[in-house]
Amino acid sequence: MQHNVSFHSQATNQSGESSGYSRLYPNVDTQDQHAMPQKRVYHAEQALIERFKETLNTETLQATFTCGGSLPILLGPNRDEAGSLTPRTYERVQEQRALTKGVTLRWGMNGDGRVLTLPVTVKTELKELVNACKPATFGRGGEDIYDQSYRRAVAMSAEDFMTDFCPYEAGIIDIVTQLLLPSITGELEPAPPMSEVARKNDLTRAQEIEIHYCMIKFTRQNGDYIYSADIQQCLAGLQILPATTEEMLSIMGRLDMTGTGLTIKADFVQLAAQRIRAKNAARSETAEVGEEKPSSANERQRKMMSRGIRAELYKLNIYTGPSGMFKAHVDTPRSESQIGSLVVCLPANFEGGALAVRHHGQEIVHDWAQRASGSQNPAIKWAAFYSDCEHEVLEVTSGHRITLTYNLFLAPGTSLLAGQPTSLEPQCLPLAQSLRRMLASEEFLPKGGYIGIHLAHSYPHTHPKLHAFVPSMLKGVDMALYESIVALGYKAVLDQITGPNLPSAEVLQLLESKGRSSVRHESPIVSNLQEMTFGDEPDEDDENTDDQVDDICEFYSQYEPDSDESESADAGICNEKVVGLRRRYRARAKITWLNEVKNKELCRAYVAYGNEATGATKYSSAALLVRIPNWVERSSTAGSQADPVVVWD
Ligand SMILES: O=C(O)CCC(=O)C(=O)O
Ligand SMILES: [Fe+2]
Repeated sequence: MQHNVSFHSQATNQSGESSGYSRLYPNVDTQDQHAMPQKRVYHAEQALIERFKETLNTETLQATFTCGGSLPILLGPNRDEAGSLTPRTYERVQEQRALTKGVTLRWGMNGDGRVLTLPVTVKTELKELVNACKPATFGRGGEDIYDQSYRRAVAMSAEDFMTDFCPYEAGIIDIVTQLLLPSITGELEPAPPMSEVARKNDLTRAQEIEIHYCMIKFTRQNGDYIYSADIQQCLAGLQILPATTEEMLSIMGRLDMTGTGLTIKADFVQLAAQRIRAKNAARSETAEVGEEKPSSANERQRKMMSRGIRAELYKLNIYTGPSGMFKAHVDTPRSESQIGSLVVCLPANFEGGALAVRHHGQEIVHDWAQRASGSQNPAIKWAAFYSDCEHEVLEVTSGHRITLTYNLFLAPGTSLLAGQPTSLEPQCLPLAQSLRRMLASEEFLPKGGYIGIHLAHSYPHTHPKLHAFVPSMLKGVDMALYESIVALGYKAVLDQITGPNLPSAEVLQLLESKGRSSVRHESPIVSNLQEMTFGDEPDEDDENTDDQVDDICEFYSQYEPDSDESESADAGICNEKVVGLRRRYRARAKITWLNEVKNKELCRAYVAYGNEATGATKYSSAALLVRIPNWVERSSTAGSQADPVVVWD
């Protein structure tokens, strides 16, 4: 592919780091002279957190948030008598995608159709197209409004015109899919070598991990042995439980011949491998397509692995110089699965009108000006970006800047359609490994607690309907984080963070409500995202600094009713709202935050301006809050061992 493509991630010199000791530990008195041994623990813990933050930050900063490219147009193609491209030219255009043909637009009512091919030879030809467009509106405060001081452009809706330009045919969608939906496989760390037992038993690495995972989760361990009494539960976890009690007894008898109550782990792996093989063979012989659904975790992983993009033509826009522009805004998501926008700039002469795309304080400018003098090399230019990126069309100083905009939606990718099994092994994600290292240390949260990680991107997580889809909309580093936590199996809640960095009031209860998921394939992450009425929220403009928030938390902690009884006594004197707010401040103080909110300013930009008005959709930030068991629990309970995967025979 000879496309001229560029892609842009966060610059690596952006700091985003170093929230400082007291911010991470609002409750730790660093002046306390009597707490020396404790202090050492905290310092070691801090070092662990810094290491994890570094991994998280690297992944965030490396994440591509916009990409763009250019397709030169073949001028003066050879045409046959009927005006069609000659076979040779057609081949050249189709096979070498670096070259493309001009773009034809058709519009107008029946009997009054118009046709225009860009680039035009006579400037006045564009006039008709401009006149057929309507003044371009945009959304503000829930209404579609026309305000030339914010957007000066004309537009035509997709249903009012047709074009022969196709971003799939031009190869753009392939590029965008690869750059904005990176496949996790490519980011995996090298897999640890497969064990002897697995090799002998012809197990895939994923199957071997599954067996080890279940052994850790469902059986008590004793060196090279597991307790025979736990075998039945482990086979159930692996979904290879025999149908009859007799068969189960015979298995246990074979594994524990001497009746010690212990079974050698390697023997169990061998048995599990045989049963998995037999089950798969039986399934492939008898199963009708779709007879047995893959487990939900596998299914979800497969979807993650095989995400594709569908582009839907949205509008044609014309920004005319002088003074055509569209000030900073974030596009309104049009459905639960919208992930971004694609802008295609058609070949026409104009100056100015660069498209600036911003994310986390970084700005990438796609400058597509095509001056009249440069019209010997007309080209189609394009840029794609995630929906939460603020963007702006700078002033067009002369000419007509004509763009097609497309909404980009998540769609099943090719491997999903082909039913390929996934090779995703989230246990191997760099983030998961880094998390595991941190959790493996006795120095990290020895008494247990909660960690909070703000997602790098914004999602429509407060929308009445869209919030339910956020987990499947996760982008880039957020998806890696989610997968890492699922892989580790700790209880986590996907929560909305509002106002001065406050989680929901009920988040700690949610985190405590159930222990680890008892079903292997059930995601341990609960979504607490829901429709929200922002009126009741602490004012986002209420610029509480972190220090002020810490003061508030400290203030509340003086009265801190640690038990629910005292809280209900409180409720007698405080109204519900204050109690709720207090619980949120208290939850905030108990959470060790591993990074800072990334996208607060985007919420504001969105509330004020979108490219289309909607009443209820609003970008805000979301975070993953994870319950970390205390060290004793972490090291003793099977499922939360620090390194469940690296227990190779
Ligand atoms: O025309 C462009 O470059 C971008 C237009 C845009 O941002 C929009 O229509 O929302
Ligand atoms: Fe936009």
